[in-house]
Amino acid sequence: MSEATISNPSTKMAADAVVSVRDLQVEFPTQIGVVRALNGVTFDVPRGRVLGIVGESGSGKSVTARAILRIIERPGRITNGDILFRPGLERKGGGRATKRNRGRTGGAKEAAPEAGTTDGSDTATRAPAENSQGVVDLTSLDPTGDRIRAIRGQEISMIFQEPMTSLNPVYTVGDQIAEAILLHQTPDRNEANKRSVEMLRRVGMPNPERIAKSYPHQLSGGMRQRAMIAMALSCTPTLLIADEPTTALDVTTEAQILELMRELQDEYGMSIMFITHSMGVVAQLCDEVVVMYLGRVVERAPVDDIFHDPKHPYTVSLLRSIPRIGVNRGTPLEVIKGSVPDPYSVVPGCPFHPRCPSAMKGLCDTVLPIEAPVEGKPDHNVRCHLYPGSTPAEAASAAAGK
Ligand SMILES: Nc1ncnc2c1ncn2[C@@H]1O[C@H](COP(=O)(O)OP(=O)(O)OP(=O)(O)O)[C@@H](O)[C@H]1O
Repeated sequence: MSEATISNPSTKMAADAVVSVRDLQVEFPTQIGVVRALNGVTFDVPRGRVLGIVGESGSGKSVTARAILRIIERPGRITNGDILFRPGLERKGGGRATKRNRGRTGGAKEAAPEAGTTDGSDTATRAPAENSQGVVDLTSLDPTGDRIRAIRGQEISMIFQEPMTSLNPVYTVGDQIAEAILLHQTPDRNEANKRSVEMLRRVGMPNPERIAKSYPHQLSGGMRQRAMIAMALSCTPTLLIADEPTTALDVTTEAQILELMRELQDEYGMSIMFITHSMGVVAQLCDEVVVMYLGRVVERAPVDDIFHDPKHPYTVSLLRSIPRIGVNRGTPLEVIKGSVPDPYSVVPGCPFHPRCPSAMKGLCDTVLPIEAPVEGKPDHNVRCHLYPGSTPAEAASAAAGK
């Protein structure tokens, strides 16, 4: 990353975005080789909308989320790229650091001050993180420093598939939410307790006063998930990152939680980045979609385009693998041929070509496609040789305006 990039990051940030990820690369050096978890990921999280990140296991969804919060586990590190964040309105202080919430701020796992849990990106050599328009390059922050710790929980919260990752088993649910509120919103303990009960009511808890006095193990899975959402939202974050928060729940509870998130998103006007394997969840919740495969974005588009005019053969395969109303009950669901290659191997050409029904010999197996806008749809991008603009020569001529 150059200094020029940092000194004027807004030039690279989409106007309506809360976060712009640009050419992000993350590696995990291991004893048997380097895992290139992210290979140049670029997308925007639109302000006040829900972005779905979808892809099979190992595509890099969670690493992307953890990179934004700067909580990539060592020895993983960001090796290139920018994560530009434009915070919401200025917040009034008054909060304080408390013992219970250290490391558990607002549902986001705090980048631990302990050694070995945060990424080893070389932040010392990077230029200042914030420009005059208030855009912060999160990759430039010290992952254990005050600035990113203030952003986590207060500006960006994260909820996980397993609520116990965020909830502390030895404190009551009400105490934990109140602590998050004390940390960032008000120094008044009574007010924080009141707001904590109100938050539990807001996420649809029956008898919130009683739930506030319960310990996490006394709640069902769905209730714990609601409690975690209450904790994550207690500081009204600009961005909520949800990493498969409904995967472990039954379908009825999942539908209730998704509806709740949609309602709260509308009410608070926050942005949500929702990570999922499921196109069904994407259809229910998301406005825009990023499809990832093997550490790369292969398609991004508004949700209607993804469902009604998908371009990438991988997106098409993901859509064929979900149950559809109106399709014969006896018809088996399609599975995507083959499996994701092991993370240590580097596939030549398009990483999806060994599994792609439309792969073209001599092109897809040799040339890495470039992401390009779909003709006539400036907000729909695809990385595939079936479409114009995917080769370096075509990209160069498009850039030259030919
Ligand atoms: N701590 C780690 N050490 C080594 N490799 C890692 C580590 N964490 C993630 N990876 C690798 O990074 C790649 C992306 O992983 P990631 O967890 O982001 O995938 P994902 O799309 O979120 O998958 P899932 O849906 O299963 O959570 C994978 O190849 C994974 O093996």
